[in-house]
Amino acid sequence: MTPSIFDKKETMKRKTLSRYLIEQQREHNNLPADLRLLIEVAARACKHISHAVSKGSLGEVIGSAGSENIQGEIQKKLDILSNEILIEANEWGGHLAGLASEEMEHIYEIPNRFPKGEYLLIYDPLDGSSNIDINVSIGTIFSVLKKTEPVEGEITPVTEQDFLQKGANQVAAGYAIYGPQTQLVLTTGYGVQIFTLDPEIGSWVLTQDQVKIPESTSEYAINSSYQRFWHAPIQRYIDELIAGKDGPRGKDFNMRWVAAMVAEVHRILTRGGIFLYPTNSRESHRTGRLRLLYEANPMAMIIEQAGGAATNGHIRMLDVQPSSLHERVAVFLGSKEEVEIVTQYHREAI
Ligand SMILES: O=P(O)(O)OC[C@H]1O[C@](O)(COP(=O)(O)O)[C@@H](O)[C@@H]1O
Ligand SMILES: [Mg+2]
Ligand SMILES: [Mg+2]
Repeated sequence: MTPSIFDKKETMKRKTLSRYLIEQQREHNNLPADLRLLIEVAARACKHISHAVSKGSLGEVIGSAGSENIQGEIQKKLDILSNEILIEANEWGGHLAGLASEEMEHIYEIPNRFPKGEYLLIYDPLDGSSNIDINVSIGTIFSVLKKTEPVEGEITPVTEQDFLQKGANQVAAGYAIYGPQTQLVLTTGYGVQIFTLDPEIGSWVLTQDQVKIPESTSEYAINSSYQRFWHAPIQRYIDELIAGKDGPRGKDFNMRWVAAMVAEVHRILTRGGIFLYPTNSRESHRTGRLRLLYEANPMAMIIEQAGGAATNGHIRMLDVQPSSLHERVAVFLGSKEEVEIVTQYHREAI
C-alpha cells in the first residue's frame, strides 16, 4: 500500500541524523563508518554551540574577547568558545589526524594520547561574528578531507601541506545555522540534506532531502559599500542587475545582505539567488575576503551538490589549488545562470 503524504511526512520527521547516516553506510554503502562517526561528533559540537548561542547574554558569551585572530580580526567570546567546543569534541573522537580553524594560526595535530584517524577537519567555528551581538543568524561551517599517506599503511605526522587540497577532494561538507531554528546542512557527495534540531528531544531531524537550487533567480547578495573599489566585471554585472527591466537583463532584481555567509547560502538553498564576494582594489580585499579552505570550499561543495554553481570568477571553486591555510578567495555562488554570467564577464575582461 502506498503511504499517504501524511505518513511520509511523519516518517521524515522521525528520521534523525544518526538514522540517516547509518542508512547511508549500511544500505547505500556510500559512507565509511569512520566518516559517519566524525560527522556525528561534529554535529554534536554544533548542538553545543547552538545552546551557547541561544543563551546569549544569559550565558555571558556576548561581546569581544579582547584578542585578534591570525587575520587581524577582533575575536568575539563566542568565536573562541565555539573553536574550543569543536576541538574538545573532535580530538578524542578517534577519526581525525588533525584539524584547522579560522581562529588558529596553525594546524592542530591530534595529540598522541588520543586515538587517531585518517581524516582532516577544517572549520570556521563561528561565521558571521558581527551578527552575534545583534541577535541575527550566525553559523558554523566545516569541511572534511582525507589525509593521504605517501606509502600505503604508513602513518606520517600531519602537516599544513596535508590540508592544502583542492575542494574537489572534500569527502563531506556542512554548516549549522543558528537562526530562528537551528539547522544542519550536510553533504557527503550524494545530494544535500537539511536536518532541524528538535530542542525537545535534542535530535537533528531530517526535514529536507535532496535540496535543489533553482537555476534562475532575480535575487542577489553583495556588500555594495565597496562599489568604488570594484573591478570592471563586477561593476558591469551589478549595473545590469540594478538597471532591471530597463536594462540588458530585462527583469528587475532584488537585493539582500545578512553579513553572514551561512545565512546567505541558506537563503540561496531555500529559494535561489547569487552571492558575490569579489576581490576589489582595497588593500584588505585584494585577494578577497572569504577564506578558501573553510568558507568557500565547503559552501561550494554544498551548492554544487544542490545543483548550483560556485567559481572564483574564473574557474570552478572546487578546482582552485590552495597555497596556504588561511588563503582568501573571491566567491561567486548560487543559481547556475547568474554564476555563469558573472564568471563569463570576468573571463571576457582578461
Ligand atoms: O559584511 P562584510 O563585512 O562585508 O562581511 C560579511 C562576510 O564576513 C563574514 O562574516 C566572514 O566570516 P567570519 O565572521 O567567520 O569572519 C562572512 O560570513 C560574510 O559573508
Ligand atoms: Mg566566516
Ligand atoms: Mg568565523
